[in-house]
Amino acid sequence: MLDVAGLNAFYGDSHILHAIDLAVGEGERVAVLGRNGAGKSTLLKSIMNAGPRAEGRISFGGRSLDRLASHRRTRLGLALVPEDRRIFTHLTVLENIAIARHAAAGRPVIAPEAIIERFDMLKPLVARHGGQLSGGQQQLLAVARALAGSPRLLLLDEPTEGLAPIIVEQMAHQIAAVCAETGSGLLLCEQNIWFARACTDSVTIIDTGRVVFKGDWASFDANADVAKRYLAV
Ligand SMILES: Nc1ncnc2c1ncn2[C@@H]1O[C@H](COP(=O)(O)OP(=O)(O)OP(=O)(O)O)[C@@H](O)[C@H]1O
Repeated sequence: MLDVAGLNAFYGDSHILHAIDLAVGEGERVAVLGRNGAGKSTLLKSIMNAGPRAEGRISFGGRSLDRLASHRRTRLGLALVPEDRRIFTHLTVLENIAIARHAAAGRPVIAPEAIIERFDMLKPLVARHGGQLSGGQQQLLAVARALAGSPRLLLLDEPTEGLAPIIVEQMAHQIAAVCAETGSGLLLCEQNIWFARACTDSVTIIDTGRVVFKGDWASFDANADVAKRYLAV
């Protein structure tokens, strides 16, 4: 479904990503791990054409994305939840989720009430404004809103950063369940290995903008030196 081949990405003169190859099949869930500054956010932004200058081939559903604008990538079924969440602070939780139908641009969406049902922690908060939520609640809302647009591929940028362990645990179960139910694929950039493992089937590690490991979680476990060398463990 998503095919990234020979991707190089730049901020000005800084060469951040080097010849990245990455594929995510229909409904597949893949984690990208890497230290601070490894290039995880740059990878997701390059896939969305949302910041860095990218060179290389990115195709989605067999179609080359070339210079396609970010909002048109969203219409094809790619949905990015960036690190800064971008919740509408003056809209309620329910209204924030209802906005997803605009991004979907005609593709079927999940009703806001049905999404709320799947995210227990949001249930008591439906009428609250986005700006009144805690960081963890905002993050859950951002993920729920993206899933309400029934993306073909959800791109999540470090959703667990700064969240309490109980929220991280619930988020993992709920993301995995909704993706399995809707068939949505997942490309998850993370530093929290527990969370990444709970949500995905395979893992790619990047270090200074280069892929240094690819495999399923069993092969990740069998290569303990990889985690030691490239991750902050
Ligand atoms: N807007 C920008 N302009 C210039 N350089 C940038 C910009 N954004 C990121 N970088 C640089 O690109 C490199 C990769 O950053 P990126 O944010 O992709 O890493 P990351 O793996 O997502 O890290 P983190 O976990 O800290 O978010 C870093 O060296 C960073 O300083």
